[in-house]
Amino acid sequence: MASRNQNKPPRSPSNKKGGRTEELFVDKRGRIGAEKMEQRGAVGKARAPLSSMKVRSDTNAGSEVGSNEGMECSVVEFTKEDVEALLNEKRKKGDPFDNKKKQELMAAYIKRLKLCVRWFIKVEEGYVQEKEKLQSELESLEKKCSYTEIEMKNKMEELNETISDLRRTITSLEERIAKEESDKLEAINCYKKEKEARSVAEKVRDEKSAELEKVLDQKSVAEQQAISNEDLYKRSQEYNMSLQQYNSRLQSDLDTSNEAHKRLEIEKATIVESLSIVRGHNKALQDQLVSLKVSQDEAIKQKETSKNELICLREELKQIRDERDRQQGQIKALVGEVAKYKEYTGKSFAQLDTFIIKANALEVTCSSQKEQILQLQQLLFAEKEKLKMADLSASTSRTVFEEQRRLICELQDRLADKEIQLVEGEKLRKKLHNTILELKGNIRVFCRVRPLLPEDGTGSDMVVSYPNSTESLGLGIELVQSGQQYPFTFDKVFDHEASQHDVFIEISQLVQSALDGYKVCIFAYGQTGSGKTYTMMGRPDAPDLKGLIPRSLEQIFQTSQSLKDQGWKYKMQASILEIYNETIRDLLASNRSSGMDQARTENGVPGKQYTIKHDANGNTLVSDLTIVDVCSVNEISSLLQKASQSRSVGRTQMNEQSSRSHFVFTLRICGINENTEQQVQGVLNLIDLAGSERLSRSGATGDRLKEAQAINKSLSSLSDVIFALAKKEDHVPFRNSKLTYLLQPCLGGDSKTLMFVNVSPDQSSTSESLCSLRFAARVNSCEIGIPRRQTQTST
Ligand SMILES: Nc1ncnc2c1ncn2[C@@H]1O[C@H](COP(=O)(O)OP(=O)(O)OP(=O)(O)O)[C@@H](O)[C@H]1O
Repeated sequence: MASRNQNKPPRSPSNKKGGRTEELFVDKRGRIGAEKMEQRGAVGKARAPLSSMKVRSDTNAGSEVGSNEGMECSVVEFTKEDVEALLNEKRKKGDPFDNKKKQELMAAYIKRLKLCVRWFIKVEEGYVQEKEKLQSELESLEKKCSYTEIEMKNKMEELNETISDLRRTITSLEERIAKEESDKLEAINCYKKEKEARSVAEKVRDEKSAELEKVLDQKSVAEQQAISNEDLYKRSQEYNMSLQQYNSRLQSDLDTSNEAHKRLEIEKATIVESLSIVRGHNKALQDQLVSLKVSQDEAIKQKETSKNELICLREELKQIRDERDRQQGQIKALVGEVAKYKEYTGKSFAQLDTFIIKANALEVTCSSQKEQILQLQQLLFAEKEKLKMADLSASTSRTVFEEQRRLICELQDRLADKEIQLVEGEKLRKKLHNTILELKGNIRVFCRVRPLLPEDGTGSDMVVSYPNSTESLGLGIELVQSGQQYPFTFDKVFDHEASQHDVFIEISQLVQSALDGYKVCIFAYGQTGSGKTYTMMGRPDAPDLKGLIPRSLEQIFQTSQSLKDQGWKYKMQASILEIYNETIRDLLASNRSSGMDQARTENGVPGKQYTIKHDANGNTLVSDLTIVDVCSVNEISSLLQKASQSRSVGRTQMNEQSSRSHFVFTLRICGINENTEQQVQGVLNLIDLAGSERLSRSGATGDRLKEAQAINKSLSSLSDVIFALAKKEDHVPFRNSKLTYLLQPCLGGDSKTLMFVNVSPDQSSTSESLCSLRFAARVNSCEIGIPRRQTQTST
């Protein structure tokens, strides 16, 4: 059965087996948690190495394992105190040399821890689920709330708009109403005036009508008078005619009287003649004459009276005529007045009609305006109702909103509680995770064997095999050289069939540690072509074959994203350098000189000199190194591509040069938790140290030996440079190893280191493979002087 001790080179005589085992144990594992163990007040015993546990499992396989497996299947519940008690559990003091007992105790302790971790993962899952549920609830409520808020806002805006519209409408309507009312008032005034005018006109009309009637009466009286006057005139004319007839008759009478007088005169003469003759007779005749004279006088008197009467009648007629003329003139004036009145009345009627039409139109306008006002009032009422409804809905929405806000507050409180619980859980997880990793070992060495490649040659056989004994299953590797078997044991051995994913699973927990604030260093070591680049970088053209660096970066970014929910914010910075022939080259420098070396230009003029420094916190820094802020895997991929291009320039020169090139990729992670205001700074260094296998080409001859010696020399001098620097800084952690400097930059503070030893399985590389494996075994057993550092709590 291959044991771990078989891997180790011969020890110095001072190292007794028992004492050595203890020392080794203390070196390799004990230092990891010594401080912690002291704190716990434990007996100070370190845990048994993983290989020892396997041995115990093998020897004690049976009922106990079965029962433990049974325990593993079920999830036992732990309280915080249980966990604290478990973590602070003191080991029983026993026989310090009873390794078996210690292993058993340790195995039992690990089992309990596993159970505890499983319980914790379950609890954490529960918390996470609950948190997710609460968050989704909160999100949905927030969405609902924001939706309601938006709706409310929209409604409010709509309502405000409607209100402002309505207000505008109301103001315009009020203006219109005011205008209409003023118009109406004007119209009413106008109407009143017109009404008054109309009433005045009517009065005037009535007066005029009365006057007209009077005038008509007067006219009829005048007409009657005129008729009577005409009658009188006619009668006067008739009387006049009769008077004229009488006059003419009197004239004719006078004529006849005159004729009679003449005849009488003739007769007188005759009579005078006869007088003489008839004097006697005369006398009689005289008497007759006197009487005739009297009658004549009488007739003349009568004539005179008739004349006077005629004059009187004529005057009377004249008077009547004058009266008639006057009355005719009066009638004419009256008729003119009547015509004037008639005209005036007609005008008044027309005016009245227009006034009536106007009044009717105004009444129509007034009634339509009244209707409009009524409609507007109805509209106003409806809008007021709407406003009331909107106010009501707004108040209900407000209450709903308040309710939802209260609910959100409650949920936020619950979320805060859960977040505190989660933070507590996270702390516990971190502690448990770290404990597990400590138990696994802060420095672990993995071996990876690549498959046989066509370029290894068709006749090439595998020179490695994997023991299938229970204790070495998955941990052991055997190399055959010159018919002799060399067995080695590591923390894990990946055979040629192991995929990139299988390898990544083993280191993925370290990524969590990096995010938890621990410094992590992963580096690959091995001969040329053994698969270091393949392990670290993978094949860029095949996504399934991507290596540890891209996978861990993906995990870092994914986890950092998921930790955002817990308040974590991460800032990432990347730097890539190459150590070539003892000088440091910045592979991300923008003003890189073309050619092999930045430090040495073609003209022999020295370029930028990079120096290694240590800051107050014990971090190791390279001065003037380009540091790039990165936010995504893609950004890092392009940086890696740029770096590999910068590096590949050198590679084209010669294979030998690539063998002296050490590629160092560093990702600094700075995490800040806003919730807990706790700051965590972590640094994850992923280092691919190509070419370092050539240190141990002890079996090489000729050119290869020269080459190995040259590289060895260059590495030694680089080691000395860094060692001197470390000494100057009074920071000398690794005194005895040539390789320590390779680890030094990442072991400045608390760290977890993972070393991959890559092995080529072909026959032609057997001696190099043997050297690499021996070196790795020495690192694994801490002989090389790399201490398994004590764990420090993250800052
Ligand atoms: N596990 C593996 N599976 C398949 N192919 C592999 C594996 N490991 C390495 N290879 C192949 O082996 C070859 C050499 O590997 P790689 O370039 O990674 O070696 P290296 O150690 O980085 O070499 P160098 O030191 O010269 O840079 C590559 O073609 C690579 O694809």
